[in-house]
Amino acid sequence: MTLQQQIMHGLQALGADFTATQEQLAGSIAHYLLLIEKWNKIHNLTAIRNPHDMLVQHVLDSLAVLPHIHGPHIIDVGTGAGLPGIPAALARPDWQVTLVESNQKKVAFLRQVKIELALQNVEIMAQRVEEVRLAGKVDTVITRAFSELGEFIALTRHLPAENSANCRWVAMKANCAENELKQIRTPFGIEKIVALTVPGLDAARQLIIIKKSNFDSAPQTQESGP
Ligand SMILES: C[S@@+](CC[C@H](N)C(=O)[O-])C[C@H]1O[C@@H](n2cnc3c(N)ncnc32)[C@H](O)[C@@H]1O
Repeated sequence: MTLQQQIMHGLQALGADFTATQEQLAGSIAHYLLLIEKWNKIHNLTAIRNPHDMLVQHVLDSLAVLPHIHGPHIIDVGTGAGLPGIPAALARPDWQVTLVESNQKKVAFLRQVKIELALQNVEIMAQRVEEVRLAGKVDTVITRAFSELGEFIALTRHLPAENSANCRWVAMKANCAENELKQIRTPFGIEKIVALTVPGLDAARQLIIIKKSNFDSAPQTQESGP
C-alpha cells in the first residue's frame, strides 16, 4: 500500500468529522511525514523511522483525540516534532494551535513545517512552558509523552489568563496508573477518562481530561472512543 493510500484508509477508519477536506488533509499529512523522515536523519526527532509507522503511531494517534477536545484555542505543551499539535492544526484549520517547545532543534523543525505547509493557524513558542505567559482564553491545554499528571498541571496551570473554569487539561496516555491519577488535587479534578481506538494500532490509548473545579480526584466516568 502506498503512503497516500494508507493515509486515506486511516482517515476513513477514524471516521471523524474534521473541517479540512479529506484530500487536503491527506496531502498535508504526507508532506509532514516526509519532512519528519528527512529531518530525522540529522536531528533525531523520533525513534520511529518509517513514515508508515509514523502515520499510525504519531499522526492517527493525534487525530483520534480531536473529537474529545474543544477549540478554538489549543496549546500543545512539549510538542516535540509537533505532536499532537500539527495534525490538529491540519485537521482543524478553524482552530488556533499554539506549540510550546523548549528544544531549539525541534523548534527549527516546527518553523520549517509551518512555512512548508503554510500553517496560518499555528503559533510556535520557543520557551519552557513555565515561562510562557498568554493573554486571553485557552480552551484546551494538551500534552503527549511530556510528564506525569501532577507535573503537567503544576507547569501549565497558569496558561489560561481568563477562563480557567472553561479550560480543559488533556493528557494523552497509554494506560494511566491509579497512583498517577491521584496526583491531581483540588482545585483540579478528573472530569473523565476516554478510551481511544487508533486505526492500525494494537495498543491501549487513553485521554485523561482534567478541569479546574472542586471535584475530588476520583475519575467521574469511563467512556469509549468513537
Ligand atoms: C518526549 S517528548 C514528546 C514530544 C511530543 N509531544 C510527542 O508526543 O512525540 C517531550 C518534549 O517536551 C519538551 N519539553 C520538556 N520540558 C519542557 C518544558 N518545560 N517546556 C517546553 N517543552 C518542554 C522536550 O524538549 C521534548 O521535545
